[in-house]
Amino acid sequence: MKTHDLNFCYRPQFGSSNDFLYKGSYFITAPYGPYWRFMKKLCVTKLLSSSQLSRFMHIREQELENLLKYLVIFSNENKSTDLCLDLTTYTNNILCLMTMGTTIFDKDIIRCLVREFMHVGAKLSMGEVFGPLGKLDLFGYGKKLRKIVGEFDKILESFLKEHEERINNEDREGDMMDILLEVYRNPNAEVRLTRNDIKAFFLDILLAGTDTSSVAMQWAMAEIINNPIILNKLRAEIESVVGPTRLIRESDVPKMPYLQACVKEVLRLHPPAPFALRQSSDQDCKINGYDVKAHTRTLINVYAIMRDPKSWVNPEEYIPERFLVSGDEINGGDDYEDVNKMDGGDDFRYIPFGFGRRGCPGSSLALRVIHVTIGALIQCFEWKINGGDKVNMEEGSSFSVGLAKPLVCYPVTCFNPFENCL
Ligand code: HEM
Repeated sequence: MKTHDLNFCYRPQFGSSNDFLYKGSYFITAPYGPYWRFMKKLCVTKLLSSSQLSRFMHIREQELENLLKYLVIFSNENKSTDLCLDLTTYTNNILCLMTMGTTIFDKDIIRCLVREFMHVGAKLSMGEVFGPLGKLDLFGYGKKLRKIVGEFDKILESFLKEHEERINNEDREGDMMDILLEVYRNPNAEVRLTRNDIKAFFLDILLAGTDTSSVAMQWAMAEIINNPIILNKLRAEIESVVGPTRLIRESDVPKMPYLQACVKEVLRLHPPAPFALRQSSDQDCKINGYDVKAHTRTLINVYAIMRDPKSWVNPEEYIPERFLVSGDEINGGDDYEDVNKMDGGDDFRYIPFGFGRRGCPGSSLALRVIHVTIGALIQCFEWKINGGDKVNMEEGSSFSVGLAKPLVCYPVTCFNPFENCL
């Protein structure tokens, strides 16, 4: 992966790409060239940079507060909730507010469109097996996809107009759309962005960021609920670092190795993006003695790599301790990994966010959200499963592989940080 990263820096174009309104503008499928490099630089230095993420911490805090208050109501009324749906709505809200900072539309419309897009897009990609016949759109999925993207377009266009009208209002904080509009208006920008480029970028971010983060949290909750020993260890860590009087914050996370290990382990065992889709460049190459033709579509099986018994002890089991240096409570130590040594880099056994140049630019945002949310859900509630003791761990099938069955459970409040504010 390291040696051939440059050779596999491209993404395949599926037949379905022809049905996308912003054909040629997408970042995720953009060929490795000046446009992709420009957008990537913008992501790293501005849109998803550490300072931009810190500036929007209040949005994440507010949305976490909303989620917890909503769950406290369910707890008070002794009602069950579908945590999968709650977490998807929550991540969608965070992304909408961070990217477009607007509330003029019901954010739930966007969540529904994202869901439909993923569903229809996956079916349309199946048309690839029909080769050139796929273009005939025999099942009408292409038409459906065009309709969904058309709906998105109307919403995004109105967000753009709203931002353009408020451009000189100095009181408001710049969101991602403001940053991109600035580049759009700059005649000297390294790459001239079109309106379609901006809209396609937002579609990419919503599609790549919503389900993935939500699915990771669903699996984390399912594994932790099913493992009371892990749950108690995690709760003890939260209590010792955060104390009994306030809610966990993002700034607590660096002091919580066990919480980090729980999240690392869930991304290993249940990677929300189980395949990295790549395509080779226009040059033939040789890998491990095999000839690989130019433009070869490649599926990198992230899921299998992170469950390979040659690299992992008991690979099918959820063992956060494997990421702790002092993980010798189980199996006697030497087989475990140092949580701090596995943040990407050269260790290609652990690649939940992909690798190299085309690796995920949203990983920092995703990790900020996932850690604090899991911490808060464990700190504030006990979880009772609807219809049994254990969560059903069957895997579903979609672009992001989540639980097959909804995670319906009863939250029982054990710490209410808003007691005096409700
Ligand atoms: C747990 C959450 C997430 C996981 C597991 C995940 C995983 C991945 C993976 C495996 C890839 C392909 C990398 C490769 O080919 O090597 C990817 C690409 C991408 N992800 Fe994520 N992702 C997550 C969250 C996010 C978020 C929150 C955003 C945006 C805010 C995002 C934006 C993107 C984009 C734009 C790409 C395409 C990058 C490119 O082609 O250059 N992801 N992600």
